[in-house]
Amino acid sequence: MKTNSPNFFPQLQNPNSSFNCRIRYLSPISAPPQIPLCVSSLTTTLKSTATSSTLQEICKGHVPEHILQRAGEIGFVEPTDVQKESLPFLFSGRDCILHAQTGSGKTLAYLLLIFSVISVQKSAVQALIVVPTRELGIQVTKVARMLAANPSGLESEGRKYTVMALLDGGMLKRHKSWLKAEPPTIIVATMGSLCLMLEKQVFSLEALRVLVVDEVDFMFNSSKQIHSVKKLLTLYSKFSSRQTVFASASIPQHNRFVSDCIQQKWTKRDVVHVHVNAVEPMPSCLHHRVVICSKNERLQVLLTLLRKDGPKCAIIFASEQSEKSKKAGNAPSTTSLVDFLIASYGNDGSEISLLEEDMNFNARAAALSELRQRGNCLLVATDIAARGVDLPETTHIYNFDLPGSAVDYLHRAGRAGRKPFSTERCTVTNIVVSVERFVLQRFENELKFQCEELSLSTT
Ligand SMILES: Nc1ncnc2c1ncn2[C@@H]1O[C@H](COP(=O)(O)OP(=O)(O)OP(=O)(O)O)[C@@H](O)[C@H]1O
Repeated sequence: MKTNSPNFFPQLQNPNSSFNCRIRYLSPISAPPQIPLCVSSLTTTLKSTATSSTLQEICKGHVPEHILQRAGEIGFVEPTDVQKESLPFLFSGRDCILHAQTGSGKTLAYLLLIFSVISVQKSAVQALIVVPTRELGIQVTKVARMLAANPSGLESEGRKYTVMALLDGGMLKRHKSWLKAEPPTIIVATMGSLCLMLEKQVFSLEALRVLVVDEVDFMFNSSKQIHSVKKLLTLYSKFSSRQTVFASASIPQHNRFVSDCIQQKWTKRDVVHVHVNAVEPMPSCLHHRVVICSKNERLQVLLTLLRKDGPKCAIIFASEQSEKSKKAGNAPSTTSLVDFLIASYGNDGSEISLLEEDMNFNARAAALSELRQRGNCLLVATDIAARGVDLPETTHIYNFDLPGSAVDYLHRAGRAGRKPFSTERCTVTNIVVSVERFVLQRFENELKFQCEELSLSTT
């Protein structure tokens, strides 16, 4: 998302405010009568007024016991801030916009809502989660299936929750017969595959209790997807028992977005914008650094940094290859980066992986699952890995090429610092040439962070 708006993160205008969570009732229904019938912003600040309950206590009476038992077995015991603040609204049936830092647990928040409203007795698609990439879809499906599995020691009685991953690059023929034979309770879908199934009327939205649009700003900013997303939301707005949830760590111009949601009926009028850590768009455990060097020193600088940092798990972001460079027959910078690292860093280069758009879906899935299995990982990636991908062991991010916008910076950086209750310091290092320093400065201004300037001897 490219923006030059100076008030890109308006909530940062009062950085010394004590807000650590803002619940905004942005519609006349929930705002006091004297507020005019327009979208109003009545901000009630919660200085984490929610008592320090556990996830079990917050979800009791809403989420089935065996799901809560599974959540406990997986390690979900203490609620994160966004879960603490959003779950009471979600369980009350309110549409919610979950606006909270990367790695803050938005996925679990909407999955717990879904398990609180769907019924295994009903043979129909009752929850739909829309994601922008296949990688994020695989990840959300995995968490949903982990929660739906039988708790240890309990045998499965009768029907079970079924979760279908309807993702680009999948075998749609098989999905079609599955949908016709025994509709899954939950579908996790990318827009392309979802539209195909809806056009063929292979399943309907009639029984849908919850629709989630994850990385919502990305979907609304994608020229390829925005039309289908809006069509889906308009179609869904016709159903009375609907509940819509949007989630993202970045919602630029969020007041405008929320008022559009109400005006366009993408959400109900009493939608709640749960905005956690409004004055700190990125996790505080991230430490940002910058090295200024010449273009042909960059590879050596990266190598020196990797040798100094010795990261167990790191992601090195490079730009996608331009059409011009493809036409000129050049190798993408990701490939030359991987070749350089295999030749000069680590042992036999086995710990170095690549993830980029041009790879086929299976190669992309294999790269991610390999990373999850291996302890140490050095992933060279384009922005396909910047949204939602969850590799909790990642402690170092290197921007070998700067991202295109502050939003992209926020999501790349957010691939580190993903252990909600850990204070482990993670670093985000930017390798720039001098003329790019002002671009990074602009990101620092918009996201209110400061880079430590490193001077490195690359000898
Ligand atoms: N209550 C919890 N207790 C412990 N770990 C949690 C809890 N909730 C989520 N996590 C873990 O935190 C990590 C980040 O969660 P998740 O991917 O849902 O974050 P997110 O807010 O969706 O991030 P992003 O905006 O980057 O998509 C995951 O590894 C998840 O398993």
